[in-house]
Amino acid sequence: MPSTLLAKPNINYLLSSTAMALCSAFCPRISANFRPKPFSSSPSKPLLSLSFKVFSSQATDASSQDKFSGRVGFLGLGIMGSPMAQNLIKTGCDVIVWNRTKSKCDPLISLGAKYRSSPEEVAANCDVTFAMLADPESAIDVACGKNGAVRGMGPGKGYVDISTVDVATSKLINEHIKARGALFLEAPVSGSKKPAEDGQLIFLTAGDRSLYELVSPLLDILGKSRFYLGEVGNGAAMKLVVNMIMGSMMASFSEGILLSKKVGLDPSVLVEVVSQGAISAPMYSLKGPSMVKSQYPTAFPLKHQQKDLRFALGLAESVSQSTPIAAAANELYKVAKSYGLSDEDFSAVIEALKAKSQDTA
Ligand SMILES: NC(=O)C1=CN([C@@H]2O[C@H](COP(=O)(O)OP(=O)(O)OC[C@H]3O[C@@H](n4cnc5c(N)ncnc54)[C@H](OP(=O)(O)O)[C@@H]3O)[C@@H](O)[C@H]2O)C=CC1
Ligand SMILES: O=CC(=O)O
Repeated sequence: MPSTLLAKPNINYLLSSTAMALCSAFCPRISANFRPKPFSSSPSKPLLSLSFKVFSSQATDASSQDKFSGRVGFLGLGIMGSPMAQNLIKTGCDVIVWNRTKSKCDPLISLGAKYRSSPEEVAANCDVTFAMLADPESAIDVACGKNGAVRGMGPGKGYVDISTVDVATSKLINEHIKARGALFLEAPVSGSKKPAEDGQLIFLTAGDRSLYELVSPLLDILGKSRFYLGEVGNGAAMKLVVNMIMGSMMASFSEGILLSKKVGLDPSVLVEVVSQGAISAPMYSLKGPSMVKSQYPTAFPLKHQQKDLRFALGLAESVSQSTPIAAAANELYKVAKSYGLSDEDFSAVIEALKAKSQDTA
């Protein structure tokens, strides 16, 4: 099945009365509170054609939309989950939250969210439940473990796992959800803490198409675009490939910063030069200045980047694809982890190279 890209500007500029009505079914207060977000580009013909896709995918699914009363569960309130849940609440959605560390629920409760004491209870009381968890172990435990979300699932409900996990984990959770007669969508996101706060994530979804269409109004609150990629596993695989590239890019950038310094150049100037050329990337402009100062405020924890590289390498091995650059980058993140940098931002991988240079000096 061909992938489908649906871009956000359409929603914001061209939200039709039909789409508004469908959004309202999920988030009763959207109609009253909805304020289109500003976009730098003005609507043009290509956007108009994309926007038609958004509206038609929502409009064709009006019947299944009716099955949902609009209560949204959110499991996992870490760096990503908290701002995402917050955006749903602020847009007027009726949200029930749960997090292993209960204190992280408190700011959301004060914004209007309800709380339940287990994933099972959240799922039992919600029509759609999102999960944003650290890794495969936590994603499986929260979904399939004791008092897990699966136990609260049933026909007419949907489970949307937005954690970054490997393909096998996503398929396993899908099987457990399906066994309860519910729908499953994997929807890992590309974009970090700031895009999560700004509702500018990119969703890489796969699984039940009807659930995808049903939750699209919610994805459009949380993100700027969404891809539907077909069978469960394709979303996870896409996310791992993207993060494999990202992890290698960051490792290479780190080498460049350190080399420039060692040969007597100003690494801040390197960051500026890179930002103006063909290899410019928002990631380099965002992280470069703090990396030069050896500061790594955590947006994407290094341990998660290493996890993603590990699973990307497994994916590559499963199809005998050679990935020597990613393998080398993965080793560097492992070294960084061994230096206690797991919870720093992934840009702290540069410290592994510094330590290496010192060791061999
Ligand atoms: N940060 C980023 O830039 C991005 C992250 N991602 C992915 O999103 C996911 C979440 O990332 P992020 O929010 O940064 O991670 P955090 O480490 O900030 O949050 C992880 C969440 O998982 C929960 N958790 C961890 N272990 C368990 C467990 N055994 N049982 C129950 N809950 C558990 C944590 O609960 P507790 O609070 O109790 O520790 C917390 O809610 C990861 O898969 C990551 O790879 C994707 C895109 C960007
Ligand atoms: O997974 C991390 C991201 O920035 O995307």
